[in-house]
Amino acid sequence: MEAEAAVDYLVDERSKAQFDIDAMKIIWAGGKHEFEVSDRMARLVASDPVFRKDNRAILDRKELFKNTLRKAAHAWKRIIELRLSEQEASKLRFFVDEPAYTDLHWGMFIPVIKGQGTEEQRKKWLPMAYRMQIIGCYAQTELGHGSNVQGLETTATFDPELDEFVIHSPTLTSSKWWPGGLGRASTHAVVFARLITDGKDHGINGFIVQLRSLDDHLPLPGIIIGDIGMKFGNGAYNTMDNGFLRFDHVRIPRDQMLMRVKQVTREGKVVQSDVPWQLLYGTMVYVRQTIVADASCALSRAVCIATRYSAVRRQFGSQNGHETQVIDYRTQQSRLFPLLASAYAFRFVGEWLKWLYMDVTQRLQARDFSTLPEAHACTAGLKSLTTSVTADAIEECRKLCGGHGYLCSSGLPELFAVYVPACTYEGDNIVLLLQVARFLMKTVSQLGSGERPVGTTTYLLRLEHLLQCPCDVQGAEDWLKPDVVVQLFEARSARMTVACAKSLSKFSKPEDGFMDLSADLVSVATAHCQLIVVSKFVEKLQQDIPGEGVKQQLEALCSIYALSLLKKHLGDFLSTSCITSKQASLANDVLRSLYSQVRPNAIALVDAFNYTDHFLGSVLGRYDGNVYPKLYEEALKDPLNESVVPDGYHEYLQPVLKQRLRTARL
Ligand SMILES: CCCCCCCC/C=C\CCCCCCCCCC(=O)SCCNC(=O)CCNC(=O)[C@H](O)C(C)(C)COP(=O)(O)OP(=O)(O)OC[C@H]1O[C@@H](n2cnc3c(N)ncnc32)[C@H](O)[C@@H]1OP(=O)(O)O
Ligand SMILES: Cc1cc2nc3c(=O)[nH]c(=O)nc-3n(C[C@H](O)[C@H](O)[C@H](O)COP(=O)(O)OP(=O)(O)OC[C@H]3O[C@@H](n4cnc5c(N)ncnc54)[C@H](O)[C@@H]3O)c2cc1C
Repeated sequence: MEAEAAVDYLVDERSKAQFDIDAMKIIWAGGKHEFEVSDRMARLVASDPVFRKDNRAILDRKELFKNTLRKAAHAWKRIIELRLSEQEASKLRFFVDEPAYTDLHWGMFIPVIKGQGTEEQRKKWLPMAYRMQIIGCYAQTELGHGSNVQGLETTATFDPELDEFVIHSPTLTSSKWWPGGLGRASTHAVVFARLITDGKDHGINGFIVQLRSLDDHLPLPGIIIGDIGMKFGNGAYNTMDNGFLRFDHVRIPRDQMLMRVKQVTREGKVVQSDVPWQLLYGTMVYVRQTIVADASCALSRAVCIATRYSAVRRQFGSQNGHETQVIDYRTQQSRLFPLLASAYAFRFVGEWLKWLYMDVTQRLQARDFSTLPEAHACTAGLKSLTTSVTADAIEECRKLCGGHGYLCSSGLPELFAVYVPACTYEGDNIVLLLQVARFLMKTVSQLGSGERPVGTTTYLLRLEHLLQCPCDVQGAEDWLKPDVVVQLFEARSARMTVACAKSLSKFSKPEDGFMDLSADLVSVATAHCQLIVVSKFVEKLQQDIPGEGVKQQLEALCSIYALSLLKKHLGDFLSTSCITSKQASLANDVLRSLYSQVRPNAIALVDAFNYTDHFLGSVLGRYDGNVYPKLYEEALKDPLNESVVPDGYHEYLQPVLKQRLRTARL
């Protein structure tokens, strides 16, 4: 009985949708072709028993890791058998949904060789890597240094006699520590080390180093290697073999130094090519961009679970003879709908960032380096913003699901445990925001010198206007005007940037100012990044959006995204006199009415993500809403329920119970 009622809730919900959901699915996927590929790969994975993942939380580490190896090998087999394209293969790996050494092989090892290798090096190494005849990882971080890349201690000393580099770990803290895929799977690594020639330190560079034998997988001489141990959560990121690595005078040929940025000649002379040295950090820029695109996936997944469950769950009150669906509580809406809006906002900013990255890559090939600083600032800032929001949002979605959200079968604990290191890897989020702030301070300081801000900082050209323009909101409906909202976010960011630049100018040494004002600088960078997300959402809506009612839904979500940020950061907007308290109160009224507009469409808006039940991995987020019987089913699968009387009863429970009996008689 209850099960049928639960199913009915979602059928009814779906019938209320006021837009063309198929058209929305295509918008979300990024095009018809992308939708078709994604849909096909999701189904392929969901229907293959090798890719089952409901047992991850109960497998011990060794079984878990072996299972990951099995899945990765099976995925590779299917990719070859079905002759999948690069796009299809990467979607397939995405839907397999298990962090694995292959992420680092395809996501960092191959890109670093592509980006920092010479033509010859690419020709030699990439075909082997593409065929997976070698497996590689990205070994940059050390026990003692992660954020401070210039502080790395591993050395690569040139020996001109033998035309080789000697790779060495001189201290405990110089051990490589964290690289994914290093611990057990990789045969090779790109190792970042200090380049030393003729006793002189030339800074950091990448070197291709073989770690394990291609015959028996044993570590090569001079290589000390292993896994760094269990990480946060059961299952979760423990499918990944993050590793440690020490070198004891390991020799590699000179041509295994990646030489696009710097070269070492046969005589040991270091030649700096004309590309900016920052290209050594280029792989991080690439991965940060993919992490932004990925944030909308993790966020939408959590939101999909919380939204469907909020429609199924009833608590208190009365609606046509039933208790109230928790999604109808205003408090639930005000916590959930901004996250739904953020998922769409991050999707569109991720699309744009992909374009920006492609653009900068093409320019670099044509030796135009002018947009590199902006690309660095955008990828760093948006990586930071989107991962921090997503990690917090997954936890908020868990709370939105009440007690059942805490069960592993809700899918949310594992999603959180897997996702939360995204705030740290590929650049700690605070460290990255400080890079954005540095870029903004530099941009503002150069305004007077004729240097024109580009791309996302173009608004700073209108600085004079933005520093004093009043907010154009007279009535509530004005808050729905995109140009009013964008200008407001520009004004907030410009005013905070200028205030910080003024404070900085009071320090005789800029580094002291940066240290002292770093918390304010982080707020400035956040304001700038939020402006980027708002404006890219607005730009998306200026494009042709086909499908009945689709544009209206996206407009509502865009307004919710911007106005909920305004509410959250009201202190910024009021203290910079960007708005009045009356305008803030009108914004709050508008938000409430936007929530009412989204409410009947909420289920369809999460259905548009087109996630299979396999991918969601959540009893609470099931497409059919059949939550309660399935919660029982999952509970009964737990190993604790395998016997009626638990293991340990005779040793530990019975004696206690008996003893209590005797005490009671006394
Ligand atoms: C239940 C299952 C659920 C599944 C859910 C799915 C989840 C999966 C998610 C995602 C999939 C992706 C998989 C990812 C796997 C994990 C991979 C992790 C890998 C790593 O972590 S690799 C290591 C990364 N390490 C870092 O990021 C280190 C961070 N530090 C730095 O980047 C730098 O050291 C620094 C930038 C902080 C400072 O460097 P420094 O040399 O000291 O430079 P500065 O003096 O600050 O700046 C000098 C100058 O250079 C400019 N600049 C700095 N960086 C760059 C750059 N990258 N590009 C261009 N320019 C750069 C800087 O602005 C300065 O310019 P200026 O002189 O001011 O003009
Ligand atoms: C799951 C996972 C996977 C990883 N995979 C890889 C990999 O494949 N390859 C690889 O090379 N590395 C990898 N890493 C390492 C990762 O890139 C680093 O951990 C990350 O860059 C952060 O550096 P850190 O650990 O040195 O942090 P720290 O810099 O030590 O950070 C500690 C604290 O200090 C603060 N802090 C540091 N510097 C500053 C500053 N200048 N101003 C203000 N505050 C500051 C930070 O905000 C943070 O709160 C991985 C890490 C994790 C967790």
